[in-house]
Amino acid sequence: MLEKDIQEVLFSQQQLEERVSQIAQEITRDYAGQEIVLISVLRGSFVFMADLCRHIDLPCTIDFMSVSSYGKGTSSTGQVQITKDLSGDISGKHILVVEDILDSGNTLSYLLKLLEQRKPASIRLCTLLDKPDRRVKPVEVHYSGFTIPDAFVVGYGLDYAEHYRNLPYIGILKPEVYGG
Ligand SMILES: O=P(O)(O)OC[C@H]1O[C@H](OP(=O)(O)OP(=O)(O)O)[C@H](O)[C@@H]1O
Ligand code: HPA
Ligand SMILES: [Mg+2]
Repeated sequence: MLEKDIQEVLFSQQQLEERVSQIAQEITRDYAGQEIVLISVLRGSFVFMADLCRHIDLPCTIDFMSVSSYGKGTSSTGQVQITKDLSGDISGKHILVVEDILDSGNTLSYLLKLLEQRKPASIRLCTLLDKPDRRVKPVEVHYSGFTIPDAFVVGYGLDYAEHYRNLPYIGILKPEVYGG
């Protein structure tokens, strides 16, 4: 039913599972002997976070922050709004920010600066998707699942106008769906 709006599947459920598990192993190796705080940037990252954290074999806590800048469109408004802040204090802690996609960079450049002001012991970024062609703000990435072309993608947490987040794979949305 949702499939009719998808132009092309970019990453199947199986490809996502494999890559997510590989990233989690890298994180487990890199932070061995340390405790980390995983920060899920809602809403897009909730599926990735749920899968990733179950493959990370480290003591960790999980917190959530809700940020929005796309609204009902397919390009960044540039206006990043925090709609929910973290519940816990991150000072002195090792922070790993978990995102579904790094696109223009507006969200993450804003968010990472904000979190750095709270004096964590370290801060790194893990993004499932990286779309470098659309970048307007530079952002340093430590863990990245896949680099993707300049197309609007949905599924596995990613939405268009709040829909399609429940697709189990990631696909390119047909431009006619958003009048592109
Ligand atoms: O690099 P950028 O161009 O800033 O785009 C990336 C951000 O955009 C999406 O969030 P959105 O604002 O759509 O909120 P959502 O997570 O609730 O979908 C996505 O989840 C990232 O947080
Ligand atoms: O390609 C995308 N799809 C869904 N949400 C997004 N937020 C930034 N880029 C995208
Ligand atoms: Mg969105």
